[in-house]
Amino acid sequence: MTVTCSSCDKNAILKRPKTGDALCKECFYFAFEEEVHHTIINANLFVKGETVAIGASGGKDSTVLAYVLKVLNERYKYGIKLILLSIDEGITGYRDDSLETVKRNEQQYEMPLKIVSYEELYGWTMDAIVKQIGLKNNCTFCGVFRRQALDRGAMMLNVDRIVTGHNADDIAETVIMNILRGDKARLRRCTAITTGTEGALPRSKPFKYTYEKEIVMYAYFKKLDYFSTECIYSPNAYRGFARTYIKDLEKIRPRSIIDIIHSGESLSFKKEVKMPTQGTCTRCHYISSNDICKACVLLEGLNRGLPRLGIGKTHKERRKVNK
Ligand SMILES: Nc1ncnc2c1ncn2[C@@H]1O[C@H](COP(=O)(O)OP(=O)(O)OP(=O)(O)O)[C@@H](O)[C@H]1O
Repeated sequence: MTVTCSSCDKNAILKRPKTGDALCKECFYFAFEEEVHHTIINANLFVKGETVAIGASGGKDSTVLAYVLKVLNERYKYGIKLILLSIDEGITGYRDDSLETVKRNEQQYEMPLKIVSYEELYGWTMDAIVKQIGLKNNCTFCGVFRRQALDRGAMMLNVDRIVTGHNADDIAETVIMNILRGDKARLRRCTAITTGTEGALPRSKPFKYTYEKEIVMYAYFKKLDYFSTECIYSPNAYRGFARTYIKDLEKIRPRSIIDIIHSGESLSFKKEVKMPTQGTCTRCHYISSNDICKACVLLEGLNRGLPRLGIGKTHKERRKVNK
């Protein structure tokens, strides 16, 4: 049985995961792009004349982000300059391959590309870190270093803002994880579309309300060139549980993803709840809510042959670094 597109009179070829609407390809592209455009406009994400670095991993999210931002920048004349910024974590058989995809995207989308490596910034590749610490806590090192590496790369490029491909599923997972951990500081900021407005470089998520399933569909129908292998070092069990939970909820009720984000946005905190204040690290001078930032603590642990230094309780680990 053929189903007619709910926006025009062509045959529908897909059912939108977010809304359940039956759509033809063209109407799906348009709906997808318009929603991202509305997110950008409602949050005033870009200022004319800005240079924006896209955190480009070669994966589906950031590849679709680069493509869609190019389309919207031309269609709606945002007047921004887009640059691809990739962090090479030094993971043989994974990041080296995905960076080849980003190099092709550089040509396909006519955007300049800058690659910054952990090796040049920290003197360590993830391959070397995993050799020293094993698989268990390696995501902590990778996440902390990547966050800072994106800032450092963006500052080298002198850009005004970073955007990443974090999508609605990622944000809903983070809300759930922060609730389960009782992490009030992160819970308060994890639904913000832009962070880093106090001193650091602003970092925005234009796909905040975009479902992962729709990003995959968009990439698939548009035949975009992206890298789809999972990281070889990434057990990240805790996020994995949150992810499975969200996917199960989505099967029963697709709105759950957006509802979790809206719930996170609506939370308010009592005045007595203490929040960390942003400052700068006394060692590397990048943003930190402590005297010494987490990246410096982790790095010192690696360099002193005490890789667990940065893994335990925050106050204990910092005391050891200060010795
Ligand atoms: N090595 C990297 N270099 C530059 N940006 C990165 C890198 N890794 C992640 N990012 C940015 O952070 C976002 C979220 O990263 P995450 O590791 O959750 O990957 P993901 O959800 O699989 O996204 P993607 O499909 O883009 O790889 C990415 O969309 C990208 O914008």
